[in-house]
Amino acid sequence: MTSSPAVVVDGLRKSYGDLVAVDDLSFEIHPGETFSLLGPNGAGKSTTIEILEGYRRRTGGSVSVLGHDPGRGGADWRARLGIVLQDLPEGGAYTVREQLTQTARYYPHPREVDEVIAAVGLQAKADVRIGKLSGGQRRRVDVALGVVGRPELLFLDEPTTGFDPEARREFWDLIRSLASEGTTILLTTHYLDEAAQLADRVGIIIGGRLADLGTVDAIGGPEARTPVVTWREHDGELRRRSTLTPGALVAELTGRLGGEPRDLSVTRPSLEDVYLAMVAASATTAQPASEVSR
Ligand SMILES: Nc1ncnc2c1ncn2[C@@H]1O[C@H](COP(=O)(O)OP(=O)(O)OP(=O)(O)O)[C@@H](O)[C@H]1O
Repeated sequence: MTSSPAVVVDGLRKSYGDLVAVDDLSFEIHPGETFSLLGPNGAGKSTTIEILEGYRRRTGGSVSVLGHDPGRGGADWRARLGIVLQDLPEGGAYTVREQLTQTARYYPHPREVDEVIAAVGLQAKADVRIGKLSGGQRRRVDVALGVVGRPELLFLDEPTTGFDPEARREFWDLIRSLASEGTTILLTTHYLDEAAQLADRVGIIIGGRLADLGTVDAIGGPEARTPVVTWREHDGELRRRSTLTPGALVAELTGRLGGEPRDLSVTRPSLEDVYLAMVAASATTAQPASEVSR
């Protein structure tokens, strides 16, 4: 990659008093990439994202966002960012269109307000006061406010919490279209399928530390992604076996069982399977975040 990274995090550390929330975290996000930070509650994702947005001070390490230290970024730098926080203040008194029109004025090259309203599926609510919307609809307004300024870098902290399944699919389409226009995106989510659908690369944080980093397909390493064949034996027992040659195993089963094996499935462990195994393994070996670096 020849262009400089959109985000560089190098040895980032953040303590809240005695608690080390982020510990020696390093990763880069390339321009145009969709990068997802995953991790259990309290892992340090929001702390990291808020440091990158310039809303929190770091305790140590270095950070560069679009070539600037977020602790010193000015208004021009901030106008290049789109931010969807976990909890946004309620803009209850304004309608969806009024709020978006006002926000768009802060940016030099905003998107068309009605185009954004359509992209988040709020056409029918454009003239309704935000305070009268449902939780999921308000979250769509948050996302609309994050993208109306046509950001180069978009921060999405758990953006689809409270969305119904259809709204989540529509949101994914929106994010894909932003990514295809070249927007760099940093996404945190507890929905592993969302990360698998949207992210080019994933970083997994556990206890404030980076546990793994890689493309969605590579996270966990080849062993963790070994296909699993499940079938029912003659005696009725359900069996499962991990194998790098599932086709050969299925052929052998078909011969030995005298036809189509009952309840046959061949699956490759998903990002969610690998992530859950990683979190479970760390729970049995790791210390709490506050003690990691002592
Ligand atoms: N302002 C604060 N003061 C003290 N401790 C804090 C503060 N903010 C976060 N923490 C602690 O830092 C740790 C990391 O929190 P953070 O919100 O970054 O986690 P997260 O990965 O975003 O979690 P979640 O998935 O629940 O949003 C937690 O133990 C949390 O209690």
